[in-house]
Formats: sequence, structure tokens, C-alpha cells
Amino acid sequence: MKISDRLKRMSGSIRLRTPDIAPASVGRFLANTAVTSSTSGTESTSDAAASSTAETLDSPVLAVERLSRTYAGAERPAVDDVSFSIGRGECLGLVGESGCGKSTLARCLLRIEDADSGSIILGGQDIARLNGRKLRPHRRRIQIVFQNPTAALNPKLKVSDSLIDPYEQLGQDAKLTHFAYTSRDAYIRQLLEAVELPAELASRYPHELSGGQRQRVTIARAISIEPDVVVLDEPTASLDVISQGAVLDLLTNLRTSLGLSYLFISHDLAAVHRMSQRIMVMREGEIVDRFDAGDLFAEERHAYTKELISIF
Ligand SMILES: Nc1ncnc2c1ncn2[C@@H]1O[C@H](COP(=O)(O)OP(=O)(O)OP(=O)(O)O)[C@@H](O)[C@H]1O
Repeated sequence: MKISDRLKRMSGSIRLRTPDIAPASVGRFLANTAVTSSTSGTESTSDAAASSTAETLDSPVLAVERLSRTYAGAERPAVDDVSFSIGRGECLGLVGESGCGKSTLARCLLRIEDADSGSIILGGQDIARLNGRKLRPHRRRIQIVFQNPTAALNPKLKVSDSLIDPYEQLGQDAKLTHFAYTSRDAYIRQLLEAVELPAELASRYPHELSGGQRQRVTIARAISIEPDVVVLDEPTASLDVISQGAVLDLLTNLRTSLGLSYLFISHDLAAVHRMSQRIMVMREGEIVDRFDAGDLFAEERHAYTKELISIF
């Protein structure tokens, strides 16, 4: 079988529904939003628009310019002169093998770590060197979903308390357009509904949820304050293959319905190909290839991209 067929088959093989979640309540949630939704697995109008405008991003929601980060004592930079931009409603994929610098890049974007040089333009402002009170209003604009939801959620907090936390910390001054804060309970219900979880889960602790449900809670937290950009750092790596497909479908539906932009980070080329309109390939801290997702199998791909394809 040709490699391209194998990859397409792998992309399709994780297009499954998980049984441990509430039935498609996201449909009801999406019906309440102003933006057109897509059905999972098919490219929506907004996907096509994002794709066609991707290379001419006049006003990207995130523009990263020449970002570098070298850890003390390291022989080479973990992130080496990386530049890219993401358009509104677009999913930009970032693929590369373990240790190439994907998570370091993510942490720099979130300002969990400081880059040594370069800029991170978010909402028209370079946040790379802002700190304290000056950085605070910009934190709402970029959120992250980590690989391990168990580590990301405070085990001592009920789901409801975890979900309300970003709003209480960062969101109260924000103008929410999709979620309405009429009361704490109503807001939490909307968030759970958006990620297709039953309202009863609000009173549970993280250890009383499945792995897939826990990851849905971290996704709900990340989108709760309607950020411009969500960095998805291997968001399905800790899940079984059935839950992986369902969570990827959910993420696509949320992107199109809320107009979110994603940086989707993974070592899994099939998942990146399935999720993204454009793809960047990272190796040893550098972006070595970038292309529209539809051009993954084009002859001009970098030798390293072809190597990644051949692994599948
Ligand atoms: N806190 C740290 N201190 C020193 N070196 C680090 C630190 N974090 C990461 N590194 C190094 O930086 C490089 C990039 O690591 P990073 O975790 O960003 O890669 P990755 O592509 O996200 O890997 P994975 O997919 O396995 O998570 C590696 O060589 C790693 O050993």
C-alpha cells in the first residue's frame, strides 16, 4: 500500500466516537452560537476560508517572529529562530519528533518560560517581554491544553471550581460573546455542554472522571474565557485511540463554532494532517518545512518530512 494511502487510512481510523461522553449536546451548544459549525470529518466553509487566506495573513491573531530559546548548558537552542503566524479560525499544525523543541516553543508562547530573543505579537502587542500587570490583560488571549489532564487539573478542586477559575482570574473584564455569565452554575453548565459532558460532572473531583472526560474539562477551561489562540500540546497523547478521535472531532467543532485559532502540536503526523490547514515541521529547534496540509505528499517536501511520512 502506498504511504499516502496508509497515512490517510490512519487519519480515518481514529475518526471514532467515544461511548463515555454525553450524546451530541455540542450540537445544541453550537446551535446557540452565531458562527457556522462544521460536521466532523468534512471541511467547513470556514476551514476553506482559513486555508485560502493562510499564506496572506494580513491581520494574524498570533505572529511569532524569530523566537529563540537556549537552555543553560545546552549545545544548541531548543527553539531556534522560529517564525510563523496563525489566522483567525485557523489550525496550524506543528509536528516533530520527541525533543525537537515543540513544548519549549509552547511554554515560551504562554510566557511560562522566557524566550531569549524574538517577538510574540498577540492582539497587536508584543508580549514577549511584558511582565506582571502589563502581561496580565494579554494572558486571556492565549490558553493551553497539555498532554496530561491529570497533571493539569488540581486534584483537590471539583470540576466546577476548576472550570470557574480562569474566569475569576482573567475573564471578568473580558467581553464574552459565546458563553454568557448570568450565574456561576449557568456558566459552568454551558462549558460542560460545549465539551459534551453532562452537567452532573460539575460536582465530581478529577479522579472520579475518565481520562477522556478529564481532557474535556481541561479543554473547557481553556476555551472558557474565549481566547484568540489555544495551544494544543499533544492533547490526545494520553488517551486511548477511541477517545483520541472523539476529542479531535470536538476540538474541530469548537474551533469552527467559536472562531478559535489553534497551534496543534503533536509528533503524530496523521493527527496533525487531519486537524490542520497548514503544517510546520520542526527538527532540532528549527522549522525545516511548512506547507498547506493538502501538499503533504508533494514532491518538493523536505527530506525530513518525507522521513516522518515513511514512519507511518
Ligand atoms: N527545563 C529544561 N531544562 C533544560 N533543557 C530542557 C528543558 N526542557 C526541555 N529541555 C531540552 O530542550 C529540548 C527540547 O525539549 P522539548 O520538551 O521542548 O521537546 P518536545 O519536542 O516537546 O519533546 P516531547 O515531544 O518529547 O515532549 C530537549 O533537548 C530537552 O532535553
